Amino acid sequence: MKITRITTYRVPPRWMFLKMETDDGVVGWGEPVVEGRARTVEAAVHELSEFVIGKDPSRINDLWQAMYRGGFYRGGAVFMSAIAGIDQALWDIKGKVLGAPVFELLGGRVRDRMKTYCWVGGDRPADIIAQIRERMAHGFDTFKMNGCEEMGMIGSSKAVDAAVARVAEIREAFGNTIEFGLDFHGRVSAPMAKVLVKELEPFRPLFIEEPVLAEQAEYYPRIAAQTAIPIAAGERMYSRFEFKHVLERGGIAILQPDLSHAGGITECVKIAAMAEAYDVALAPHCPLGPIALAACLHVDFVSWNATLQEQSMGIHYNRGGEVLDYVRNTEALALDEGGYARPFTGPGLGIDVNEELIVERSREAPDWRNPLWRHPDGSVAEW
Ligand SMILES: O=C(O)C(=O)C[C@@H](O)[C@H](O)CO
Ligand SMILES: [Mg+2]
Repeated sequence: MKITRITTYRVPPRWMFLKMETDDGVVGWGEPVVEGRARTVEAAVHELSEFVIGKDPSRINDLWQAMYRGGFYRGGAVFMSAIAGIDQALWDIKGKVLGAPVFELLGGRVRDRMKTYCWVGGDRPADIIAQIRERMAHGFDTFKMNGCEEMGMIGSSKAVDAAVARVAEIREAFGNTIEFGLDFHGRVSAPMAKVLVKELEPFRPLFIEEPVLAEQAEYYPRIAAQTAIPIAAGERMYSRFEFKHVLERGGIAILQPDLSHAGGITECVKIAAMAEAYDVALAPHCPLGPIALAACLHVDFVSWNATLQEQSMGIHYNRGGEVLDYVRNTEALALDEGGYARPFTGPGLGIDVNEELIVERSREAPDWRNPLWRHPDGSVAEW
C-alpha cells in the first residue's frame, strides 16, 4: 500500500481537515491546525507531505521520525500541528486496514468510558450561572471557563475581586454539585498568579490552567508550592522534549497536550506515559473539531492517568460550525449523562466524516483570528 495524495480543507469555524488517500482506496482523516494560523499549517502539511507521499502508511513510527527529524529544524506549534494531522490520518488508515479502533491497536482500553467537560462563559467570562445551568440540563457536571479578563502585570484589586466574585457566585449557586476549572489562558503575569491563586484557594476550583504563559513554566513549581489547587498546562507545548522539562521541574498536576498540536497520537501516547511516571494526570486539550476529539479519546482510552477530556461542543469559538456538523455517525461522539464518552466501535478513529459537506464548507472558510487585546494604556494584552 502507498500514500498517493494529501488534501487539506480549511472549514468553519476555524478548523482544518486533512484527507490522506492510498493506492488501495483506503482513506484516512486528520485535523492539523493552529487556531488562527490555518493557512500556515496548511503550507507545512504540504511541505511535510514530501516525506509521506509514495510511502507505506503502515510505518507510522518511521514516517513520524522522518517528518520530525528530516528537516533539521523541528518542533513548534506549526510543524508539530502539521505532523499531528498527518499522524492522525495514518492511524485512521491503519485501523481501517486492520479492522480495529485505534485504541485496540494501542493495547486496548483501560476504562469503559471517558469523562469530558465543556466550556462556559466566553472570552470574557459572563452569564456563567445561566450557562452552567443550561449545560447541566444536558447532563454535564464539569466545566471550564476563563478565570479572568485581561490582567496587567500588576493587576488591580478590582480585576482580582471580579475574578474571585465570579467563582464565589458559582460555589454559592451550585456548592459541590459541579466541578470547574479556571483557565487563566496565559493572561496573568507570575506576580499576579500568586495573588489570584491565594484569593481563589477557598473556592477550590478543580484546577487552574495556564496560570502563567508556557514560556514562564519555571513558575509552575513555585505556584504549586503556594497552593493546593492543581495546576494544569500543556496546550502550548508541542513535543516530549518540551514536556520533559515541565515534568522534571514539577508543579504540574494535570498535563494538557493537544492532539492536533503536539505531534498527534504517536507523540501524545508517549507524553501520557511520561506524565504517568510523574503521577501527573492527563487531560488532553481540545477546543477543536471531531477528528481532533476522536484522536484525544483514543489516547484517553489507553492512558491510565487520563482524567478529563476537553470537548468544544457549545464553545464560544464555534460560530459557523459545530463538532457534529461534519460527522455522519454522530452517535460515535454522543456524550452520556455526566459528559461521558463511549469507546469507539468503528475502525480507525471511528469517525465517518461528511466529505461532501467538508468540501462545500471549505469554499467559504473564514480566516479566523483571535482578537488582539490592548490594555487601557494601549499596550498589547494577552488574550
Ligand atoms: O480550550 C482552551 O483551553 C483554550 O485555552 C482555548 C484556546 O486554546 C483557543 O483555542 C486558542 O485559539
Ligand atoms: Mg486553555
